[in-house]
Amino acid sequence: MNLEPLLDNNTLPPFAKRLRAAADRIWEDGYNQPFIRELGAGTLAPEQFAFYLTQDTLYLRDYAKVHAIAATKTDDLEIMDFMAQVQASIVHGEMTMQREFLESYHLDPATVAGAKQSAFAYAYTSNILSVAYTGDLVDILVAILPCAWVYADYGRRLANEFADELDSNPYKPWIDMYRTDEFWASGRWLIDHIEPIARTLPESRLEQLETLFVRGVGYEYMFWDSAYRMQMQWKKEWQ
Ligand SMILES: Cc1ncc(CN)c(N)n1
Repeated sequence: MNLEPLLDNNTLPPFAKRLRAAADRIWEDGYNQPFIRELGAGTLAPEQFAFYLTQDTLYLRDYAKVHAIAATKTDDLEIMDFMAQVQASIVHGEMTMQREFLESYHLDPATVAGAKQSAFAYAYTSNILSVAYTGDLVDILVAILPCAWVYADYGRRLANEFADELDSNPYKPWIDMYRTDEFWASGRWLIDHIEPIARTLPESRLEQLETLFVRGVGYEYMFWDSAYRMQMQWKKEWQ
């Protein structure tokens, strides 16, 4: 089964197109980095995946909080409902998949919940939390867009590229989670809701949002890259 690609360049609304183009180099390097290649091929070492999962469990906790804060920045019930739904799917969907993997590695979820964040993961979550506390709703929507869009894009591309080997891939549940239309729906929702706000903003503000988005795509890259190297500190020798 070949899954439809996500939005292509022709169907992206203008501001989303601009964001995607600005991040293109990092985005494509991200898809081609060893962690993602080996995840797709099923050859990634379990220790590297467990390192990633541990950091991602901590990440998702903060990411869920960002959605809760976003709901305080609006009186629009549709937006509040979206934030509540994504929070629920983080806690019940993504985190359940993570717990199942962690248990298969004999890692206790309570121990993982108390683990230390890596410098890379801490930088990423501090950034989205600080945007959530200090920014406007649109800043939050743009800050969380890479999380939804990059994962949906890579999940779908991996499912297509490695379709023949997927059934024997130990990381299939991860790819299955992110390749779905349901997961992509939240990225699509963000794109559709950022666009009308962007049309009302001056160029200086759009530039800030572009920087925020590209930074987020870079953090996504570094999150996997540091997990591949199982690196807790900025320099490996410091750990
Ligand atoms: C770091 C990160 N970014 C995004 C996702 C997708 N929710 C995630 N699980 N982890």
